[in-house]
Amino acid sequence: MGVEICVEGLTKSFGQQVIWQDVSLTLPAGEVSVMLGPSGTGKSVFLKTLVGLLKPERGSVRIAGRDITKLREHDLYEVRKLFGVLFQDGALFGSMSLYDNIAFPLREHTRKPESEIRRIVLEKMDMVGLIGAEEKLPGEISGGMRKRAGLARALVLDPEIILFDEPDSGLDPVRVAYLNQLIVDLNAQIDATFLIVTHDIASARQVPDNIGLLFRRELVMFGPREKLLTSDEPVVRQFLNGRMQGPIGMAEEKDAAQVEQELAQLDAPTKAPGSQALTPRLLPGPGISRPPRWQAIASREAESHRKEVADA
Ligand SMILES: Nc1ncnc2c1ncn2[C@@H]1O[C@H](COP(=O)(O)OP(=O)(O)OP(=O)(O)O)[C@@H](O)[C@H]1O
Repeated sequence: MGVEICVEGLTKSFGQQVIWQDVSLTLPAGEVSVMLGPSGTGKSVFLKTLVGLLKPERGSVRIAGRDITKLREHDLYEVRKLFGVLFQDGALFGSMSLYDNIAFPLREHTRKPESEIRRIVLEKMDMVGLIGAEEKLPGEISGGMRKRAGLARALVLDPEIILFDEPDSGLDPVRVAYLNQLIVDLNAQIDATFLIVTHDIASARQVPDNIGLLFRRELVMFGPREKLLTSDEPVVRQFLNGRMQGPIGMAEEKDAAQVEQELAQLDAPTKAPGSQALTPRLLPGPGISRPPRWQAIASREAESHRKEVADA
């Protein structure tokens, strides 16, 4: 069913370098959340902290009633079984077939017989559209197929939470569209809690229920998709529109006067603040029923749209 992740006052540094501080957010159970932010703002560090691979200096990460920042290695091992992680390159073993790669966590962490392992591996390969590629080696397939194989492997232990680290990196726009559809379909089918780190704004606009943005060592905002897509917060607006004008500069930040001038120029000939278009949400494909929460989210978004039209 997916579990909630509740992060409070989280701070992570490496030596003198503060990566982010006082990050608080709740990833709602079964929902899809996206974490955005300029390069180097610590999105991957955030994912690793959620799984307990990195220890924060302060704060808590509560998962299924336990603060994982306080757990010893043995208990952490148990909590990690709730997670499936899709790493950027799929992190497959190059000398193993896709079948063996996907079977690996089952052989490592369970005592299931090979017949049961076969059933599960083929089921997950089917879910990600890889049936027929069982004997291929990772080096023999495309980047998109490697991502899907990584995803199948992340699914075999039936995780409650799936973390995706830039699932779309290195893929062409069509493959990204297919992958996004796969993510939405999977979420509807397995109802796990998803957190996706991405740089792809089109994906961030269409796929998630919630969006977060890290910048200047802080979580600028985290909330429902429609709230961020229609936000007037300058960092959020700049990032979600992929513009040069705004507080985010080439080397992270700009001075206040320059930002003010750029934003004034930007606003003048265009629409008023608050009148950002709410990109339609990507729906699960035919034959896949929508989880119950979709009704509540659809009415929330319709309300936001009505308000936007009334304010315009
Ligand atoms: N184990 C580590 N030891 C020291 N510094 C680290 C470690 N891991 C990450 N960092 C530093 O933390 C910062 C954030 O890195 P991270 O990879 O999380 O950024 P990111 O937002 O995911 O970037 P990108 O979007 O480019 O992938 C970087 O300055 C990086 O050098």
